[in-house]
Amino acid sequence: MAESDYVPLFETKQVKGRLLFRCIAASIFLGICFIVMYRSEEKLRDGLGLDCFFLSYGSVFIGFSPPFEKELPGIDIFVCTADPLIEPPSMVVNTVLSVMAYDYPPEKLSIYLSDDGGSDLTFYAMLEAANFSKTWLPFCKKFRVEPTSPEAYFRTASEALGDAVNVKDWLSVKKLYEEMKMRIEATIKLNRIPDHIRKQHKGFREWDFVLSKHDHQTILQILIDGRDSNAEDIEGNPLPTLVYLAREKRPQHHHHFKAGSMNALIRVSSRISNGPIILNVDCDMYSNNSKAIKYSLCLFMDEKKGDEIAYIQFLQSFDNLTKNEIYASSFRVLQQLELHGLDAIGGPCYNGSGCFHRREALCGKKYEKNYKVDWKKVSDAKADESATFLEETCKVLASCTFEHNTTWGKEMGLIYGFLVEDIITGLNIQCKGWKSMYLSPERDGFLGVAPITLLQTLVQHKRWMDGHLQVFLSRYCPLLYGYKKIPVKLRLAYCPYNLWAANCLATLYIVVVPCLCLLKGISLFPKISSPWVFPFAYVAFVHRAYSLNEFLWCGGTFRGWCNNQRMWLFNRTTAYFFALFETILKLLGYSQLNFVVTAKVADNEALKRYDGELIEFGATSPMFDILATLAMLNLFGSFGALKKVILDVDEDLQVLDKFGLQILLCFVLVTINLPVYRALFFRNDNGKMPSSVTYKSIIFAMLACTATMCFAASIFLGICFIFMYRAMFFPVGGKAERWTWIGLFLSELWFCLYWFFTTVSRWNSVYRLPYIDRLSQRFGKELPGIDIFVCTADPLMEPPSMVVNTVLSVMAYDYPHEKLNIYLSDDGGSDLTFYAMLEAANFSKTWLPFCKKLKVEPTSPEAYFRTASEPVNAEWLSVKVNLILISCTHIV
Ligand SMILES: O=c1ccn([C@@H]2O[C@H](COP(=O)(O)OP(=O)(O)O[C@H]3O[C@H](CO)[C@@H](O)[C@H](O)[C@H]3O)[C@@H](O)[C@H]2O)c(=O)[nH]1
Ligand SMILES: [Mn+2]
Repeated sequence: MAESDYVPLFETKQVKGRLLFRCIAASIFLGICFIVMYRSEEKLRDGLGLDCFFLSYGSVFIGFSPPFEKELPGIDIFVCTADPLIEPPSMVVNTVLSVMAYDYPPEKLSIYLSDDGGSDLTFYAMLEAANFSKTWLPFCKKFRVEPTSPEAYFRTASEALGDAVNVKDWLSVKKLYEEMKMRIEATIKLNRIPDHIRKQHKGFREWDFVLSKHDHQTILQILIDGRDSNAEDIEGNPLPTLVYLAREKRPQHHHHFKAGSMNALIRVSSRISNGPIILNVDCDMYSNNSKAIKYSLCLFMDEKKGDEIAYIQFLQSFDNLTKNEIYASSFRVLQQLELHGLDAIGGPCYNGSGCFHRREALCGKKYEKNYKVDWKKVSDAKADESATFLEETCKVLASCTFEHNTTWGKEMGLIYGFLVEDIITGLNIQCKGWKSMYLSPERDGFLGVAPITLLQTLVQHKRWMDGHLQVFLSRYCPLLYGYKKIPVKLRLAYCPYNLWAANCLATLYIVVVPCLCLLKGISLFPKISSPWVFPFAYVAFVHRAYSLNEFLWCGGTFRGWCNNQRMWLFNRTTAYFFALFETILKLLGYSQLNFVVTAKVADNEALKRYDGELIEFGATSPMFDILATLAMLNLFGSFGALKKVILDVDEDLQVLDKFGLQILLCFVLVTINLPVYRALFFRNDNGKMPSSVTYKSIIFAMLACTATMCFAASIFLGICFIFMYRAMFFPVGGKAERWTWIGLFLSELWFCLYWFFTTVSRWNSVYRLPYIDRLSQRFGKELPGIDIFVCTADPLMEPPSMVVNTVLSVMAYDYPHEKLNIYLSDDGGSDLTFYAMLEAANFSKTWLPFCKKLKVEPTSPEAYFRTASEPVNAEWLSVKVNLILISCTHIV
């Protein structure tokens, strides 16, 4: 092709404001340098959890010119579902219908549903969808429906305009949809397929062999065969192919969650339609822009830059967000800024949903320099066997054992063994030389369902963070694995995501320690009056102000940003913390991979509270225990601070100066936690904190506070709770049990009383400090005489050499010797002892001056010479020899 013929199908533009961002980042960096300087000077360390961030923005805008219709490639669309209870089939149907209605030749579209729930309810819903599509697709075309999910469309669209015929048409389709939805929901309520429906399709017979969700054969049904000329909508246009697949599941075979189901779909679809482009959506993420396929083809089919692209990730949005997004589920900044930044330095990651893949790349092909696709050739590769034949022959591709001894899950398809199969697969593809791109058309490409309760959100985050950290600690760690394969910048840019979970430690430290130190009176930050306070204040303020600005810039609200900050705290202190532990346990082999599917439903009351932006705490979970305890801790810390400040009025506001930043931090945390206090103490609805959490949080927080301030008091508090437990759970049942309980109670009571007595001697311990200098200064000559009594009884058991040492030691007191009188009482009446005393009397003449001269301590010769170091001089030696002589005589 001549250079001049080249008409680019897309254009890349730079995002504005990059210079401003760089300036702000540089100034924050400077601030951080000062903080580090302060810390190293003060020899204080704390875990100030400042996100280090480096962003670079890039953006893609599309100059759209339609490619040639006939050359358009086939597109295989994969929808994954896993559980009909938390992913309602009526929702799945909407997603499927929305992607069937893409503005694209229907004969080139094949939609595959993977049902990991293996549920006939979902299968039935798909049959309904297949049927309704015959009306829905022409309707979409006629009224230019957008979005093409009937539920979403009818929820927002007002009645059709135009003539009476149109209005009638419009209303009848709406009615048809509502009837279908009612039928589907009725069967869900019934929780089984009624017999008359069962007879309508051969596929239901498969469920005669299904033992359970985890134990069944492959079920593959081609619901609409797009090649069949009878597959027509009500206006005689062809329909897209629609396939239902529940891959084989057996308890003894690991199914690898979503990655496993995607790989089964890749193989099955390769036999049936083999579209060179694969679109993957989660079952809750409907198509919101019917042009999305064409948009992505503009990139894939660009003659210069298209061939190196492996996947095109669309921005993910959610259609159930409230105005201020209480659970911060929009990922506004990540979606609208960070991913564009990644796009500029090598490509966005694959985010699991709303992503178009090049089949070859997804199947493990390495990018080669002169790789070129001939779209004419690949555009028609469909099988020509009959549907029934395909159903039978393709089953084996989705069996448990098919992947044994193959590279599926390692080199081919989605990669196994990670909770973020999407991220790791995307990274792996990038490392094979492919590029990826990011698209965010003005009208969102896809809309998903964000979690509706706090616990759902935390559990989802836990899975992601767990998965990311797992990637970082595996051989796929982008820093190493990407070496020489992807740009350094991209490798670095992966890290903040991979290390999200590791944020928990620094955050917990910042939330707990300054507050406890405040109670204890330890200052951790520079005084308000010191210039060092400036970098701290600057970094904290500018960093947050910038974040707020960014959030608003991405279309969020101020309260939304505040909620974001709260979720930042909640996630880091709970979900990330658990994720960190789980990852470590997994590394050590104590825990197994578990993909907890996010629920897409909640009961009506909870939904109402969600719409009213009231945080849902109504569940028991260790995560809530932590949240509530931390909130209480900060509350106590603030009370303690208030008390200090109030008592401090006459001391020139010393406390405020010394603890200003710490108090501020504590108050900020209390403000963030306001909804927690409300849920703990003031709410009456089902979304309030369970009372068990309330009690626990108060106990834990008090224990932590008292333990910091006073250790014994915390044990006392602990004991009180032990007794409370004994009293509250006193067994009402059998006599024997009751007596055992009482016995146990008495034993505990005994130990506690005993412990209490041991504390008596410790409560008010004191020590005395005599001033000897003052004594001699004042009394010099008036010092009293001291009589020293030494008692011995038996020369055999109390060797005279020992007695001699005692006597010599007291003779040598640093006291006027003329005022000292030593008396030895010998109850053994032994002449041996008497002899030893004579020796002592003699030796003392040498010993006492020796002691004075060398400041001997202790003054017992035996003890002194045992420990004292080398002889100081000859005199020393002679004294020692003399001493040895005494003991020798005794032995004789
Ligand atoms: O054994 C399983 C588990 C899940 N799914 C499907 O995987 C999708 C994602 O599950 P969901 O619970 O909604 O997870 P999210 O946290 O919302 O998903 C994001 O993060 C996941 C990785 O953690 C990716 O798999 C998803 O594509 C991505 O949208 C859903 O369609 C499920 O039906 C399966 O098909 N089989
Ligand atoms: Mn989801």
